[in-house]
Amino acid sequence: MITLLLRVLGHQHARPMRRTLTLMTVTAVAEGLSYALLAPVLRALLGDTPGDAWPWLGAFGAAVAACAVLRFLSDMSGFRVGTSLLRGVYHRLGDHLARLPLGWYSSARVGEVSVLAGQGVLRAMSVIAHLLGPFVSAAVTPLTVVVVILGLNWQLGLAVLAGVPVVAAVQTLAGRRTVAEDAERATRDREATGRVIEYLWAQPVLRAGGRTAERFGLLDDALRQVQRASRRSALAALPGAVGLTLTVQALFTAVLGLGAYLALGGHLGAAELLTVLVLATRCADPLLSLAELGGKLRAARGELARLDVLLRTEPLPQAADPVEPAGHGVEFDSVTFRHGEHTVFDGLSVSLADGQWLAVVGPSGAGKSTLLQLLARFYDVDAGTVRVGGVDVREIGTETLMAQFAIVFQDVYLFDGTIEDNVRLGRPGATEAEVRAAAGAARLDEVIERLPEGWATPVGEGGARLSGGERQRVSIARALLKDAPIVLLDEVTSALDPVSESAVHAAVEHLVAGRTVVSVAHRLHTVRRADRIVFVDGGRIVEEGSHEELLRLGGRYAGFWELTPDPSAARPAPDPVLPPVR
Ligand SMILES: Nc1ncnc2c1ncn2[C@@H]1O[C@H](COP(=O)(O)OP(=O)(O)OP(=O)(O)O)[C@@H](O)[C@H]1O
Repeated sequence: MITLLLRVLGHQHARPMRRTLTLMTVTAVAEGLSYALLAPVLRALLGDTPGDAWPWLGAFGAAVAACAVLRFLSDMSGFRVGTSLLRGVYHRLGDHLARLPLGWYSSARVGEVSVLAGQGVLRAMSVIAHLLGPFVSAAVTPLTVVVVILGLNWQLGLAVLAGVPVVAAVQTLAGRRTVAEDAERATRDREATGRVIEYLWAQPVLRAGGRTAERFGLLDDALRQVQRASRRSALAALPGAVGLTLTVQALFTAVLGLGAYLALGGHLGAAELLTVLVLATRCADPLLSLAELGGKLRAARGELARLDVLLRTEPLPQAADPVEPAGHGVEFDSVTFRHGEHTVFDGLSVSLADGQWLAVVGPSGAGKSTLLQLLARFYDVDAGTVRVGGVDVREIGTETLMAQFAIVFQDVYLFDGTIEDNVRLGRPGATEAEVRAAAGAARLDEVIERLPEGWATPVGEGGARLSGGERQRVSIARALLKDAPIVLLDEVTSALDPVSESAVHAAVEHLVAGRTVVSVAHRLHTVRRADRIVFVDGGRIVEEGSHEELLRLGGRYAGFWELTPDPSAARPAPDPVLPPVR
């Protein structure tokens, strides 16, 4: 457990952990030894000169006070180490998550990590702050008491010593019995948490589709599973807890019987017998608490193991000597890429010169978005090479690579801050004038004028207080402010109404001007002025050329074009195509 804890926390925390453990052990030993002073107290009290008990009583009181101070210090140390490790583990987790490839962040993972970062880390860290002290006490104090009893009477000492492996065996068996049920309960807990989050997030869809009751049924099922798993885990723990109680009581009775036998035979004084019985009682309480503590420690261990797995997930390898890209052209050279068993690209090659516009079209699931993700190194390719500025993206430092791209996706995520905060994210050091200019070019100024709090309007979590088109404009203003040389656009306007679409197109015009652009679009009228269009299907490029060339070819692209509604028919405004202004 301690090894796992140190692996998760980092070995730099080994020293304060060791110090705290030592302090806890010293406290537990001192508490055990302090009971030895009961023997002279009782001997004096039951002897001919009871007044002799005073100095021993004083010593006993001093020992109790010293133990209380030690207990306070060790509890404080555990608490301090626990809270500082909590901060440390959050930093470690944060640093690690920041290095994991963006492709790793599926929605299931996000749910899992949020549960782990919330409850999981707290539960794992409670080991040091709240569980380790009582556990050390429950294990070490009885062992010290056994040594004290051995010093008082070897026969009774041996009898108690013989009980140690019995208690340890019962405790271990009880632990083993519950491992599977504890793990099952933790899994069901996580599933139910995921269902609760899904149920809350999906309310608009569920209500619109009249499916609220059906999805609530699934959530209800998950909660019932948690209930069942909790019952099973409690039932599995019951025999162990009862077994431990019976064992401890049987041992106590045996010690009592043996003590009475020795006392009656004249081999043990009444004071020693009383002391041994008091000591045996002091042993029993911590031993009985072992069952409950063991269960909590096992639960914390499960969380630690999950944290360990997460922290051991390999980030994408970083180049030892990062290379600077020379220019802003992009190239896919015989790229093969798989999502699990599914081959998305199989030897795909295409290149784009600096300042050109490549449009990627193809049926749903052909891999258009994946192409953009490979450029920004959300994933590494399985074979072949993706180059930016003539350099393999794996050879470029992460920050340098990300600085090359302004990315605008269909699903825009805004942070829970003001509009200005969200635009500034593109370039935090930008001047006021630069931020205003980016907003103007993105047609965000029109939106800001309408809002009562203007730039200081809070956008809500994920940008929930803005419409889809408004969020897009914030995202484009952010990208404009970033002023990156390569623009990646993914289905930017496919979900917008015609008015928003037209405004976003105008904004995108500014964004793509003079830059290398790779864009994905379903609506072909938005890409017909691209320098090159590739039609992707079956993991390969099946057609390639300009809009006119592909129409003349009369192939797949031409077929798609036939099905594309004419945007000018939908509204009287001029054709809102997306011409790169160069
Ligand atoms: N994280 C993932 N794990 C497993 N498979 C994935 C993942 N992301 C995408 N895929 C699969 O990879 C393939 C390509 O997906 P991609 O999103 O790139 O397609 P697309 O052409 O952009 O589709 P659409 O036009 O519908 O958005 C699809 O078959 C998809 O199911």
